Amino acid sequence: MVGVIADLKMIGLHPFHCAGNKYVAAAVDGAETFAVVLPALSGQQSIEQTLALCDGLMFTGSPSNVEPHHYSGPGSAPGTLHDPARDATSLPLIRAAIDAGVPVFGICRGFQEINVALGGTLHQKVHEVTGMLSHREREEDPLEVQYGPAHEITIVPDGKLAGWYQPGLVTVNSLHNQGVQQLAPAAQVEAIAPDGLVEAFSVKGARSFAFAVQWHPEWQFANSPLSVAMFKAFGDACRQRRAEKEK
Ligand SMILES: N[C@@H](CCC(=O)NCCCC(=O)O)C(=O)O
Repeated sequence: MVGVIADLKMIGLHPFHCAGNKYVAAAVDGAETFAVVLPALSGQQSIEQTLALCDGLMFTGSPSNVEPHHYSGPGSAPGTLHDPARDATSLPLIRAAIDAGVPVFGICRGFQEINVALGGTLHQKVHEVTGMLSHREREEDPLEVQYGPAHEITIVPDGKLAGWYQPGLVTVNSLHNQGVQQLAPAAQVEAIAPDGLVEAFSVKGARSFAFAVQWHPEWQFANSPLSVAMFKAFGDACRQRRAEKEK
């Protein structure tokens, strides 16, 4: 069973706990797990119970930004979308899950959350940093273009990702404004963009799968051998966790 973290977002006049279908579909069809959506209840639900019930956790992308006070960053630009309930739910859950050896997979915002949860910081607007590329999508483009190939990354040799897939160059999509500024001390670089931005990391010494990517492997994952390899590795780690609990 994989818990897919929800956003808390307003639909009309009411707040809803929402998770993107493509993340749930990738957990079910890509990782071959049983997915449940975890409400962003800001710790109201026990972390211990969550970790007892879930064999893995997926921290998904979201249009909202991690609030900068979580990493002592400068205030967000006016109008920036935040999701304090998701921050309050995800950040302590990430730390507890990694400590407990529960597999954790972070995607885009989830990648940024894990970096912050482990003591790293973020650029809020990578495209405004001298020497950095724009990693944003064009919102006026059709989805196929927004989630289409955007830039190369270099998968570092001898890392987890190189073992699941292969080292070297691969092209990924890119739909983010924020990015890693200071990488968390426990994070190990797994892939970088041409401008040096960290695009994937694993957690050093983690007891299980603890891996995050800045791009979107869930998008039409079956068409990408790299995505298939990552979701297989995540699903295998979740099954191993379940088997260990059932001993
Ligand atoms: N808001 C953060 C993270 C961006 C992100 O996760 N984008 C994807 C949103 C839609 C989806 O879930 O595919 C940033 O701008 O860096």
